[in-house]
Amino acid sequence: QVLYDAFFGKPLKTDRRNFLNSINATSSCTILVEPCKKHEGRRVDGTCANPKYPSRGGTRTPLLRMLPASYGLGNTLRTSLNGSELPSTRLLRTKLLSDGYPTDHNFNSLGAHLGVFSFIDSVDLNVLFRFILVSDCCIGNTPNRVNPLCISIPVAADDPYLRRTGIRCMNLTRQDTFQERGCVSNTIPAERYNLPTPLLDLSVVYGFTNERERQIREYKDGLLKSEKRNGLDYPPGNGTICDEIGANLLPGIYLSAMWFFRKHNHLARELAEINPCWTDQELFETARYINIAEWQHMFYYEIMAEFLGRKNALSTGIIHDTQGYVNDFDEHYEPGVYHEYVVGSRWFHTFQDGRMDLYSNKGEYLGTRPASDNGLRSGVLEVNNTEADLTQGAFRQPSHKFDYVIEPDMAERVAGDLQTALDVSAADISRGRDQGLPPYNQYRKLCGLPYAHKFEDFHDVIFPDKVEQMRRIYNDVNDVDLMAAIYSEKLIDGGFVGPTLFCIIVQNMLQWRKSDRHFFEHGDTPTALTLPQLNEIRKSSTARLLCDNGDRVHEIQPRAILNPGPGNEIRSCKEIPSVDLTKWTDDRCFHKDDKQNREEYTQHQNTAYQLWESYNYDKK
Ligand code: HEM
Repeated sequence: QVLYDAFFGKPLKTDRRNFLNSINATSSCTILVEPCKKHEGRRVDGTCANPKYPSRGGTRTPLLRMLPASYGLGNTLRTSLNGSELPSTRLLRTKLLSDGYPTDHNFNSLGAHLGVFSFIDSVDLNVLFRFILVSDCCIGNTPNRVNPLCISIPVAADDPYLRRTGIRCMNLTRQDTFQERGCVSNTIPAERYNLPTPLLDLSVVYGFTNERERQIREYKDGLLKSEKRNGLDYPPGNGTICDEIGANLLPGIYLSAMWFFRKHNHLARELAEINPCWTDQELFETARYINIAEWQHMFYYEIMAEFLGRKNALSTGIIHDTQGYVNDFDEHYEPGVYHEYVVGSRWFHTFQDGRMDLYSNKGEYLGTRPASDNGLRSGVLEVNNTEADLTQGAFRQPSHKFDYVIEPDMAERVAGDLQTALDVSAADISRGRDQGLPPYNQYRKLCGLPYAHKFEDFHDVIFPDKVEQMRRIYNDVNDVDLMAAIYSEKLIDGGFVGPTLFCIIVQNMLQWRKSDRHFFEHGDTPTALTLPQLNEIRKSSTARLLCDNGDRVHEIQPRAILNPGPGNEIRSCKEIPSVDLTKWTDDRCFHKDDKQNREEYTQHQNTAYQLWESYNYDKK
């Protein structure tokens, strides 16, 4: 094992080790990496996703940047060009977006649930625990400017929604950084300290450390530890999937995490029937491999293809129209997630409804629950059929519309009763500053839009009324925040994001598929899927995910994240294509003398791990 410097991504040198030891920061600032092996599958701890950068892809990988960071002195927030503080993000939010309840005619809440789940797969939201549970960033209703961790948001006295409440300040703290952990000094641009593996690998379900893997595995038949309750698999105990990184955080996350958790065990059980000679390790690794491959397929080919527009997604190479492999692994791409992606994608808050509707499986509306009061409460799933009713609601309730209107709960009380007021979109703009994103104008250049010299130059992609608000609020065209612009840009043809966010999402999704040797469409690694297997994975869908793993889902529409209706009618799950796992049949389990064969395998149980490492499917 080699000890890597988590920040720099290189093996730790002696002087650096001595330094970290001296400040007691070795465990926070380093990561242990087993040497990368050619024939191994994806590691739970994420390391060796790209052997050129062994530690990247693991926990504590700093986020990537599309453009160099922009901070003030000592990593304070950047200021306007004239040196003054940038405008209140709450002011910007209320001038650029309004509160309201429009519903979307295309998408339903399932799209929002799986969307938010995808983000928690690569970044943690631990910053919330900092300021929502304990924070003194609004002292007596005034922003605390003394504590450098505070970046609370001032609320204007004439705020259109909060003016009668007397609230003049919203709590917000800075992200945890490598600087704060003592790993590097403040002379280096601040970098966020992130815990989950930064690739799309279901770390919400499997964890991101070997210790966590040991805790959650049954070590029998490839299963994750579970208890059967009401005929369904639940994680043992209090029902929390992976409390280490906040699977419990939001309803959309804990519902989705539950589906993928169950899916693992379904896969393991089915594979064990198909291949009775397989060891626990082979069953676990293969079930996990298929689970992640299906998730990557759903995310790229269904969720993002719908959000960005299929034609647009095809033209940029994030998805491909092929029945063959897509061998685009490129060792020069470093595994990681971009700051710009996790800030910019907060645009999707606009399509999050504040209410989660409950429906019966006959499609009758039963009631609703405020989404923001259901954070950290996955326990509700098992009370009074809540999980079944929320699952029906997920694919029957239209989402909030993709537009410039934010649902009032998201806009004023996104933390429920834990804060007097919190506006998620204002926090989104603040986060861009906190994470050191340079102004919008620089991203225009990066994304092929003309550099703007005056506010009117934004008219090419932003509505004039919003540009006018920006002109009144900002001092300079080069002060405008990326996130304020993302919340204002017109949508691209065929997609539901503006051009700059489109460019950012594409770059991030290319980075993920090219930097990850285990990406499901790659055929040139020893553990790759065979072509027949790959083409089975391509049949996976969010509809099938719910049919197999949702609580009492017997009917669903085939394009499950879109509202049911003509051409997408709700139908029996029997009509939804599924992945045929017999493509994973291992001939070694079915020799003439099956009994003798099984005994041979039992003898090998103790060396199961080595067996897996050398295991290689025949490419058919
Ligand atoms: C009930 C639903 C939701 C609630 C209550 C919620 C709330 C929040 C909050 C409070 C934050 C952190 C704000 C901060 O920076 O301090 C956040 C971050 C974020 N949210 Fe949501 N959100 C919801 C749904 C969604 C959806 C549907 C998506 C996308 C499809 C999404 C994407 C994100 C992203 C990308 C971040 C940044 C993650 C990070 O940097 O760690 N959220 N959300």
